[in-house]
Amino acid sequence: MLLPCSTHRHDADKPTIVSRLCRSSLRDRSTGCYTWLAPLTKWAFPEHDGSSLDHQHAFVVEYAENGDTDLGFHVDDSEVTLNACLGLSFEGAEVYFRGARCDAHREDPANDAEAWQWQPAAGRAILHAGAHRHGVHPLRSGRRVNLIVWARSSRHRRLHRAPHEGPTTWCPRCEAA
Ligand SMILES: O=C(O)CCC(=O)C(=O)O
Ligand SMILES: [Fe+2]
Repeated sequence: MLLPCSTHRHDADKPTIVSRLCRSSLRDRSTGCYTWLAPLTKWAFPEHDGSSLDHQHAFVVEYAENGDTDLGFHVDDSEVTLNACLGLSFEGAEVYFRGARCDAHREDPANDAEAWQWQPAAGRAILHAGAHRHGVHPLRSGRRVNLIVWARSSRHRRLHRAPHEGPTTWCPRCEAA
C-alpha cells in the first residue's frame, strides 16, 4: 500500500543529503546543466515548461545499510528532476513511479500501466517530471549515492500559484474530468 504522497521537504525527510551542491538562478543559460539538459527537457517535458528551466536546486543523497535506506512516496518541488546514480555498489533502492498528478489529484490511485520502477546503477540517469509521483524501495545492501537536480522554471511559477497546480493537460484525472 502506498502512503499519502507528499511534497518532498528534505529538511524533515529522508534520505540523508550528503552535500548541497547549488541553489541558484541561472539567468545566463550558458552555465549550469541547462546547456546540455535543455534540448532534452524541451522535447520531453513541454507541458512542464521544460523549454524554460532557469533555476536549479542540486544535492547528493545517500542510502547505506547503517544509514537511511529508503524514501517515502512524494512529488518533487521541481518542474523536471534529473536523478543520476554516482555509485557505488548496492542492491535494492529502486526508484518506483506511480504516474504524474496535479496537486488536487495527488492522492489518486495509480493504474497498472503507471506502476513501474527504475533500477539505478553507477552512470545511469533518469529525467522525470517533478509531479511524477515516486519513492525509493528499501536498500538491501551496500551504499547508493545519487545526484539529484530539481530544475525549475520561473516562467512556470509566475503563471501558476503552485508548481503542480491544476487543472492541467498532463494529469490523467484532470483530462478525464
Ligand atoms: O534517491 C533517489 O533516487 C530519489 C531521491 C528523490 O526522489 C528526491 O530526492 O527527491
Ligand atoms: Fe524525489
